[in-house]
Amino acid sequence: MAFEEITRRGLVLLGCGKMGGAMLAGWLARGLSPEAVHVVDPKPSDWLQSTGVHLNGVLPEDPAVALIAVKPQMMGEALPALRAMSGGRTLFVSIAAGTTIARFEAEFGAQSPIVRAMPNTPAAVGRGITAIVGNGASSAAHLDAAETLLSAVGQVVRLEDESQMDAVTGVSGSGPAYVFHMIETLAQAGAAQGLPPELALQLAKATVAGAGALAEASEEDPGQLRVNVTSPNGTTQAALEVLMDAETGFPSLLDRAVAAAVKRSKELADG
Ligand SMILES: NC(=O)C1=CN([C@@H]2O[C@H](COP(=O)(O)OP(=O)(O)OC[C@H]3O[C@@H](n4cnc5c(N)ncnc54)[C@H](OP(=O)(O)O)[C@@H]3O)[C@@H](O)[C@H]2O)C=CC1
Ligand SMILES: O=C(O)[C@@H]1CCC=N1
Repeated sequence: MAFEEITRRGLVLLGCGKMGGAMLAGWLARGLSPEAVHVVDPKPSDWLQSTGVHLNGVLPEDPAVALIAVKPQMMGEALPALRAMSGGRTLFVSIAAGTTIARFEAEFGAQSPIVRAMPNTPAAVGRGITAIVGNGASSAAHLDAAETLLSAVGQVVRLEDESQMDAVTGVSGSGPAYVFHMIETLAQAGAAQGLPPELALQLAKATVAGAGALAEASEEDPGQLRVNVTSPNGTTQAALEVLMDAETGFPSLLDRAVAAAVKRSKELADG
C-alpha cells in the first residue's frame, strides 16, 4: 500500500496531539493530500485547522489505515469511534505506549490486522525512528504497508516480538526528551560558565545535532568517536571522568532512566 491507496481510501487519525501531529506534519510535507486525511480530535489546534484535513466529520467506512494516537488512558473512550472499521480491509496502527495488541484485538477482533508501532517526535522533520510489530492477522503486505506509511517520516525497524516494545519505548520513543534535556542542561552549564544564554543554547543545539549527524554518518562506532574528541589529559578527559563515573555518571543515570520508562510502559499495559 502506497500513498496512492491511502489517497483513494483515506487515512483516519484518532487523536492529533504532539505525536499524531508530528506524523501528520511529516506525511503532508511528503505529499499526502490533506483531502485523504480524516482526523478525530476534540480540540483541534490552529495548525491542524489550517492543514485542510477533514476534522471531526463522518469517517470513511473502509479507510486504508486507522491510526490510533490517543493517550493510553483514553482508549476506552476513543476506540469505539473506529469499531465500524473492524474485521475488514482497514489496517489499524497504534502508536500508544504500553497498550498491547491484545487490547486492540479485544476491541476490533483478532481477525483485524493490527500493527503496534512506537515512533518518536523527530518524525515531524522526517528524522523519526519507528519500531513495528503486527498481530496474527497482519500479513507481510500489512507490515509492508505500515512500514511504507511510517518510513515517510523516518526509519522503520521491525521487532521479532511485541515484548521488545517496552524497551524500544524507553530508548527511542521517550529518548528525544532525554536528548532535549541534555541540550537544555548543557546550555545552562555554559551560561553558568559566563556565556550569554542564547549563545550557550546555540552551541549546545549545534553540538548535539552535529554529533548525532556524525554518529549516524561515520563508520566508527560512538565509543571511537568519543575517543577521537578526547586528547590525553585534555579538557574532554576531565569532563568524561565526571560523566563516566560508575555511580553518578551517564551509564548509571541512563540505566535508571530507561528502566523507569520501561516500568511505566508495562504499567500502562495494565490500563
Ligand atoms: N509524544 C511522544 O513523543 C510520543 C507519543 N506516543 C504515543 O502517542 C499517543 C499520543 O501521545 P501525545 O501525542 O504525546 O499526546 P497528546 O495528548 O498530545 O495527544 C493526544 C490527542 O488525542 C486527543 N484526544 C483525547 N481524547 C480523544 C478522543 N476520545 N478521540 C480522539 N482524540 C482524543 C487529545 O485531545 P485533548 O488534548 O483535548 O484531550 C490530544 O489532542 C500516546 O498513546 C503516546 O503513548 C508514542 C511515541 C512518542
Ligand atoms: O511519554 C510517553 O508516555 C510517550 C511514549 C513515548 C514518548 N512519549
